[in-house]
Amino acid sequence: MFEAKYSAPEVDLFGMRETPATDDDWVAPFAHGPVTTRVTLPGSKSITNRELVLSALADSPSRLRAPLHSKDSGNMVEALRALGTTIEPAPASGDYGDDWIVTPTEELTGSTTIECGLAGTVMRFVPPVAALALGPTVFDADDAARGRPMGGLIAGLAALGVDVDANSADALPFTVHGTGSVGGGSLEIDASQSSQFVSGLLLSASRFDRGIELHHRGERLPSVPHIEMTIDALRQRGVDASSRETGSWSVSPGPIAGRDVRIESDLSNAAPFLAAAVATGGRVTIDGWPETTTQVGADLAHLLPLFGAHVDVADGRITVTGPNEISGVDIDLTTGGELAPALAALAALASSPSTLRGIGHIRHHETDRLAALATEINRLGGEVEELPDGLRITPRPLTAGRWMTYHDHRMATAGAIIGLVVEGVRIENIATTGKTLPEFPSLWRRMVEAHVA
Ligand SMILES: O=C(O)C1=C[C@@H](OP(=O)(O)O)[C@@H](O)[C@H](O)C1
Ligand SMILES: C=C(OP(=O)(O)O)C(=O)O
Repeated sequence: MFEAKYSAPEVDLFGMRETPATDDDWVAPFAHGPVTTRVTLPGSKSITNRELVLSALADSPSRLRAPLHSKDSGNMVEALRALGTTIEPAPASGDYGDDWIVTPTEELTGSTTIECGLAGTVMRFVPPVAALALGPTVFDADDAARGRPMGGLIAGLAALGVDVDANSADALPFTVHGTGSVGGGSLEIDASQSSQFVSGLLLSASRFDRGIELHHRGERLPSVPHIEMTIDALRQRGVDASSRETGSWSVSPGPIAGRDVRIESDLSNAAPFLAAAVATGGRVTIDGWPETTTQVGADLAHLLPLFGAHVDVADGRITVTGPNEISGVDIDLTTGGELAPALAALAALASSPSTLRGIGHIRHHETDRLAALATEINRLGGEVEELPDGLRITPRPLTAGRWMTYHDHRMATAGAIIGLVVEGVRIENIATTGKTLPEFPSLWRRMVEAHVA
C-alpha cells in the first residue's frame, strides 16, 4: 500500500507560507501511488557538446545522431557557427529531434561575440577553439553564469601564449584574440574548481602546433570521469590522447577525424527519473542504457542500492525498484557532483540521516548547490547542514511550499522528486530544465500519471 511520505497538513495553493508564488510556478506532480513507468531520455549534454566541438575541429564532416536539443547544446551550436562551422539538420535517428551534420570550416574566424548562456561546457570548451580562429572573440554569459569560475582556463590559455583580455582573472566576460594558431606545449593549471578547464584545453589540443602536456596542480580534482570522457572522445577520432597518471594528460598534435556518432542518452538526467522509483517505492525502467560508458550517471547503478533500491541493468536498459523505506547514506561524490541534487532529495526523504561528501566544487555549478539545496529543503521543514565540502541531511517531515531553482536545472528536478511525495511543492521556474532537458515537465507528468492509467 502506497503512503505519502509526508503530506501537507493543508494545501493552500493560493497562500503559500514563503516567498509569494506566481502563476508561473509549477505545481510538482504528486504521486498518489508508486510510479511505474518506462522511459527513453534524450542525448547526453556532455557527449553532444564534446562531439560538436570535435566535429568543428575535424578534417571532414561528421554526423551526430540523436544529439541533445536543449539550451546548452543550442548555445554550443551557435558558438561554433559564429566561428565559421556549418551545422545543418538531418533526418532524426532518435526520438528527440533532428540529427546534425557538422561541416568544419577551412579557417576558423573570430571577430564575433559568443553567448555562453548558462553552459559550463560552452564557456570552458569554446575559448580554446577561438584561440585557433583569426580575430577577436568576445565571450559573455547570462548574469547567473557570470560568476562561474574561469580562472584555470584563462590562466591556461595565457600560459600557452594566447592573448586573453579579461576584466577579471576568473570570470566572464573576456575577449580571446585568436591568431589562427596556438603553439601548445607543457603547462600547469589548477582545475580544483572545475574539470571543464582540463577538458576544454584537451579538446582543442591536437590542433595546437605542439599538442599539450597538461598537469593539474591544486587541492582536488573533481569530476574525473568527465575528463575520461574527453580523452575517450578524442581517441574515437584518431587523436593520440592519454593520461599517464591522475592529474596529467597529453595530446599529440594531429588531425581530428570526422565521425558518424550516435549520442548516448543522458544518464545524469536519468537520476531524477530513477530517484522517482526510490521515492515512491515504484519501478522505473530507462531504455538506451549503454553497456559501457564514460558517463558518471552509470554510477547510479551502485549508488541507488545504498538507498535501499534494487537495480537491474541488462539488455540495454536499467530498472530501479524502490524500497519500502529509504535508507540514509554516507557517500563521496567527488567524481559525480552532477548527481548530488537528486541524491540529496532522496536523502531528505530517507528514514535515517545522510552525509554527501567531496562536493565542495558544486558551489561553483549553476548556483552554489550546497547552499541552494540546504535552503530549499529547510524551507519545506527539513534539516540540512552545509559542510565545507558537502551536506549533512537529517530527514524531517516535509510540508508544502515554494521551491526556488536559482536558474539551476538540477535544483528544479530535485524539487520535483520531493514533490512526488510531499503534496503542494511549487517549483519556481521549471523552464530552467530547458538547459539540458526541455522535455522534463511533460516526461515527468507522464511518468506520474502512468500508474493511474
Ligand atoms: O565536462 C562536462 O561535461 C561536465 C563536467 C562536470 O563539471 P565540473 O567539473 O565543473 O563539476 C559536470 O559537473 C558538468 O555537469 C559537465
Ligand atoms: C554543472 C552542470 O552543468 P555545466 O555543464 O553548465 O557545468 C550540470 O549540468 O550539472
